[in-house]
Amino acid sequence: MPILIDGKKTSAEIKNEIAARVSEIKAEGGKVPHLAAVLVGSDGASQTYVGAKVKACEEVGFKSTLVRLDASISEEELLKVVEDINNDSDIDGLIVQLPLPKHISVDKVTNKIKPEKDVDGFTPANVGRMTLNWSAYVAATPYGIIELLKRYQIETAGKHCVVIGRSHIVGSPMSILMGRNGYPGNATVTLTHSKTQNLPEICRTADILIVAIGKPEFVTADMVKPGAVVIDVGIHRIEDASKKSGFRLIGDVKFDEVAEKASAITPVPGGVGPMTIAALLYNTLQSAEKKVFG
Ligand SMILES: Nc1nc(=O)c2c([nH]1)NC[C@@H]1CN(c3ccc(C(=O)N[C@@H](CCC(=O)O)C(=O)O)cc3)C=[N+]21
Repeated sequence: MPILIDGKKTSAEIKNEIAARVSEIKAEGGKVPHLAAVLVGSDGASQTYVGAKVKACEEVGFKSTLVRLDASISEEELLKVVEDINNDSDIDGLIVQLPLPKHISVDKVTNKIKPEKDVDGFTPANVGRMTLNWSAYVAATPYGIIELLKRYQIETAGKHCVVIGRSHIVGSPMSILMGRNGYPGNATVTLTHSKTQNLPEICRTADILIVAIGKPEFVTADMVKPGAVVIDVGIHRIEDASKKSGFRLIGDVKFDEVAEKASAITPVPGGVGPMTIAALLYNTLQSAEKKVFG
């Protein structure tokens, strides 16, 4: 059986490290990290994620502010909310939970966030800084994956890393981070997407396969090289009457059959998801300590 890359356990370790630092900060009379999360509308999954973020803030001793807005809010009004948080000197980090209602431009809202408070790492300033290998807020999901590779001491130098999906939030930054000079990094990266030809063939050449395509159980065993490291970024709610919640979670990878071939694999749930939250907390701590922009 492969090594199970345990994101739940690793995120708990990171949260403990962050909590220890927060205790020191409090003892020194320093700035207690404060995260503000803006949630527009009442999408079920978004409520779960934002709730998890607020709870995680409590666990590590951060302050948090949840701003709930009606789905009918205008773009202009939302931009004003972001502006007010930008100007609130007590708030270190600001995230606007995605997706947003269709009448609101994600790009406009993202670009309104002050880069110094952009702990999601979504603004052009932070994407540019990350790409140039400057100090930056790296988007929480890719950052969480990098931290998992590091803590599980996965060899990346010279390896062929295939990324499936080119989203601004996961696939694209992941490809840059894996290819850059450093550890984890120094991989030979192939970024694949909906127009890619011969995808299964390319996947079979991957030593490290990072799957962020957003299709349930898309990657099957025949697409995986024996001994590959498989990172599953997908998360889907599938109806399941036997569960109390009425659903169960699955990823972009057909876990059982792929696990038989992989040398290491992340589960869903309990893999990349919890790491996303740990990375967000870490970025917020960095902001409170003015470690990224100085
Ligand atoms: N501005 C913004 N920043 C984000 O970082 C952001 C976002 N919008 N929109 C949605 C995605 C998704 N995301 C997840 C966070 C935690 C889990 C997580 O903790 N998952 C648990 C299960 C949670 C559950 O029960 O649903 C797990 O995989 O074990 C998953 C997904 C952050 N996102």
